Amino acid sequence: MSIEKTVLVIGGGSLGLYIAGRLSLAGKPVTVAQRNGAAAQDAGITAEGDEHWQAPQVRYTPFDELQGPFAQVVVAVKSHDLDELLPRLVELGNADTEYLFLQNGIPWWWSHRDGEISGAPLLARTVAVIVHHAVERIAPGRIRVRRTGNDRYICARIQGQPDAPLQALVAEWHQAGIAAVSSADIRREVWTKLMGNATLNPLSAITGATTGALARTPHTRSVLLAGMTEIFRLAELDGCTLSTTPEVRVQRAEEVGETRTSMLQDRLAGRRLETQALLAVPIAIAERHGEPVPVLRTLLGCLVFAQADAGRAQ
Ligand SMILES: NC(=O)C1=CN([C@@H]2O[C@H](COP(=O)(O)OP(=O)(O)OC[C@H]3O[C@@H](n4cnc5c(N)ncnc54)[C@H](OP(=O)(O)O)[C@@H]3O)[C@@H](O)[C@H]2O)C=CC1
Ligand SMILES: CC(C)(CO)C(=O)C(=O)O
Repeated sequence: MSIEKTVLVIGGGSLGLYIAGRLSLAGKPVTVAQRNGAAAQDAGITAEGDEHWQAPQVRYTPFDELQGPFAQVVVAVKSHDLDELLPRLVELGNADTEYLFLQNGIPWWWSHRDGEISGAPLLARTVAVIVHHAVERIAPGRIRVRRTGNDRYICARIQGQPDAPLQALVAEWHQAGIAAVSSADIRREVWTKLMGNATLNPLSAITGATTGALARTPHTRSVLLAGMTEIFRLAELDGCTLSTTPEVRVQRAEEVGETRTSMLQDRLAGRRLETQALLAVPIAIAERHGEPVPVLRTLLGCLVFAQADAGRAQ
């Protein structure tokens, strides 16, 4: 097996397993990096729910035993796990390696458009993937996949237009059954996705309700709409008038139905909640603009207590 062609997926959680499994089934050699010290895992990934497949060829390797360079490095960890990971990514690739980041929320590179933090090789080949898809890891190597008809993995360069290597990557993922598309406007995609994640994720983690139930129930629907309107306004202040309005976004959440957001999954499992990228950073951006965001603040305030609860469950 040529190591240069191997796809490395860092993070064997919900999305990492989905991408690893799909690319492996399409014939790509795939390695999933495990946290150092995690229990050794058998090969393979099984999907259930709206998709049924088994990808027996996927291999798991502890992070410290990885030997690059890899052709693609798919970073599928929560945003709060990036700090320790970012400085170690360059050593896993070469000048042609594509680094793909799947995180929800305001991304780590948002205010580093000049590429000063992690070195030119990484930033030149950085792909932001905005994921509109619901996947849940239900056991090690096992995921439940939901299909909505509007699932998309929107791939964009963090600097510049989609280039030939990005288009090739999108085509490769698409052929593997991943609903990849390219975009030339990453900031717009981030804000559009954040409308849902800054509202649905916290409200679901606080209440335990699915996205469909939150959107259907009049009181929670109005909280969602108010929070989405705050994000819509922040996008405008950043120069993006979004074509998806809060009304359309909340309607989509209702249609998607009984999905447990990644933050609700984390709360139920007693894991750390992704509050920084989804709420605290947008609130800081609002403060810089002098823009009041009372709904986002309330959600963050409630999550602090939910997080303390999750800590007790660990
Ligand atoms: N799940 C979904 O449907 C969607 C998720 N997203 C976003 O995608 C991102 C990933 O989410 P998701 O897949 O749900 O997350 P998960 O928590 O399911 O998976 C993340 C995995 O990364 C592992 N991990 C963390 N740090 C390291 C490391 N240094 N080395 C190796 N493995 C590591 C974690 O291990 P451990 O368990 O030990 O912590 C965990 O298994 C998030 O930003 C989320 O908001 C976006 C759209 C949909
Ligand atoms: C709500 C959902 C599934 C939308 O894609 C999501 O992004 C998440 O669970 O974090």
